[in-house]
Amino acid sequence: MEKIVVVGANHAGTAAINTILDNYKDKEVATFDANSNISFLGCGMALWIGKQIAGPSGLFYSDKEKLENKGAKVYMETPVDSIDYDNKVIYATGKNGEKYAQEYDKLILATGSLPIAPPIKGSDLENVQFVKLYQNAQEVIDKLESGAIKNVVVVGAGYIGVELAEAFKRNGNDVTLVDMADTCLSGYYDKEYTDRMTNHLEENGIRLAFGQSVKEIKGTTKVESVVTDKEEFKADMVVLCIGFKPNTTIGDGKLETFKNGAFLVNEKQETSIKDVYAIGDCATVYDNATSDTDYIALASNAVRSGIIAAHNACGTEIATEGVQGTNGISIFGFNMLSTGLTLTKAKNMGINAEATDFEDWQKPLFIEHDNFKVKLRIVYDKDTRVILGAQMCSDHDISLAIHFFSLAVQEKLTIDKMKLFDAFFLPHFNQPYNYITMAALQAK
Ligand SMILES: Cc1cc2nc3c(=O)[nH]c(=O)nc-3n(C[C@H](O)[C@H](O)[C@H](O)COP(=O)(O)OP(=O)(O)OC[C@H]3O[C@@H](n4cnc5c(N)ncnc54)[C@H](O)[C@@H]3O)c2cc1C
Ligand SMILES: NC(=O)c1ccc[n+]([C@@H]2O[C@H](COP(=O)([O-])OP(=O)(O)OC[C@H]3O[C@@H](n4cnc5c(N)ncnc54)[C@H](O)[C@@H]3O)[C@@H](O)[C@H]2O)c1
Repeated sequence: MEKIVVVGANHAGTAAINTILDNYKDKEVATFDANSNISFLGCGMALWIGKQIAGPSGLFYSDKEKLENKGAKVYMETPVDSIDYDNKVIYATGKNGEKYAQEYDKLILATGSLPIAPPIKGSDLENVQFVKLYQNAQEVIDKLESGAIKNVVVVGAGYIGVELAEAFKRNGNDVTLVDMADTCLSGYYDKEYTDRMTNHLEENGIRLAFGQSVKEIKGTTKVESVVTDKEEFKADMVVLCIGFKPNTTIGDGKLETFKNGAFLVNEKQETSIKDVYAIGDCATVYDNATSDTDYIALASNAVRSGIIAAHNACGTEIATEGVQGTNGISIFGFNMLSTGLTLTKAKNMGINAEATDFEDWQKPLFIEHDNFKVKLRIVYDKDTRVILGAQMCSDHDISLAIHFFSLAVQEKLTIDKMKLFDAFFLPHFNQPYNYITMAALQAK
C-alpha cells in the first residue's frame, strides 16, 4: 500500500489526513505531531479569555482517537527531527525518547507557523506571553484566574491583538494596545475603517498606544512595565502578537522557499522536491488580488490547502483557486470584513487603483426593527476595471456578503459587471437600491 506521511496534524494536517482517509481506502497514513493536541481553534482563545464561551472543550474538532478510528497511525508529542528527502524517510523522537524512522511514498508538510518573537529586552520575563497553542491560552487563563493580573499590555494591534484586547477588557483587566503602525488592523483595512475600529476600541475602554515602538519590557523576575519610544505602561502581563512566521526548519535548506522562509508551492501544493507537498501556514499561497505568490496565515487557507494536497498526493489532480486573504473580525459587537487589496496597498504596489464607497441602511427605512447601517468599499483597478478588494463594516452580521466579493476578486470580475447584476429585493432583507449596486454604480 502507498504510504503517505503527514508532518504536523493541526488544521492543515488534519484536513489532509481526513481527505485521504475519507476518499482513498488504498492509502496508509501516518502522522507525527510535536504537540499533545490536535485542531485547537486559536480564534476561540479570545472568546474563552473574555468568558464569552463556557470553556475550551468545544474548540477542538478532532483528536488522535478520531483519526485513528478512521485508520491513521498517529504519533503525538513526537516531533520530526529530520527528513532524508533522497531516501524518503522521516526521523522522529517520541516523548520518552523512542526513535522512529518512517518511510514514505508521499510526504505532506504541515508544520504551520510560529509567533514572531521581537528582539526586545525583557521578553524573557515571567508573564510575557505568546498566544498560539492551546497550552499558551491555558497558561494565560490560569494566570488571570490567580488574580495577580490587573494591567495587560498587548503588543501588536493586528487580528490577534485586537481580539485579545477585547477579551482582556471583558475579563475586567486594564488593557493597553500598542502598535508601531499609527492605527490597528492596518494590514487589512483602509484608514476610514481602521479609524472606526480605533474609536470603537477607545469607547470600550481600551487604552491605545499606536505609532509607538516597544523599546524594553521592564521587571525583576516578573514583568512590571512596557517602555515604548513615547510612554511607559504598567503591566502585570504582556502579550506579544506581532505576526506569524512559517515554521520550516524541517526543510533543512533543501526545499525552495519564499522570501519569508515559507515553502514555495505550486497550484497543487507541490514543493520543489517531487512527492513532497506543503500546506497551511508553512507554505505560500497564490494571491488572486496581486496575481502573485504570497504568505497569508489563516486557518481557512490551511484547511483548503490540506484538501488540495491530499487529493493530489492520492492521484486526483486538483489545483488551488488561489486566495485573497478574506477575513473578518467582531469586536464588542462591531463587525469588519475584508478581502483582497486595500486602496492603500494597491496604490503602494503602483496600481492605478480607485475605491467606490457607499453607506446605507440594510433594509428600507419603513422596516423599523432589526434594521442597521452597512458601510462598503470596493477597490478596483481604474485601467483594467478589475475588482481588487472590498471592505465592509456594520453593527450587524453582514459576513456572508464578503464571500461574494472574495469570489469577485478570485474571478477577476470588473466593477462594471457588478453595476447591474441581478440582485434580488425583499424588504425583510435589503433595499431595491441595495448598497452593493449603489457602490458599483458610483464607480468612476
Ligand atoms: C489566537 C489566534 C486566533 C486565530 N484566529 C483565526 C481566525 O479567526 N481565522 C483564521 O482563519 N485563522 C485564525 N488564526 C490563524 C490559524 O490558527 C492558523 O492559520 C492555523 O493554525 C494554521 O494551521 P496549520 O495547521 O497550517 O499550522 P499550525 O496551527 O501552526 O499547526 C502546525 C502543527 O505542526 C506541528 N509541528 C510543527 N513542527 C513539527 C515537527 N517538526 N514535527 C511534528 N510536528 C510539528 C505543530 O505541533 C502543530 O500542531 C488564529 C491564530 C491564533 C493564534
Ligand atoms: N479573525 C481572523 O481571521 C484572525 C484572528 C487572529 C489571527 N488571525 C491570523 O493569524 C495571523 C497572526 O495574527 P497577528 O495578529 O499576530 O498578526 P497580524 O499580521 O494580523 O498583525 C500584526 C500586528 O503587529 C504589528 N507589529 C509588527 N511588529 C511590531 C512591533 N515590533 N511592535 C509593535 N507592533 C508590531 C503590525 O503593525 C500589525 O498590526 C495573521 O495571519 C492573522 O490574519 C486571523
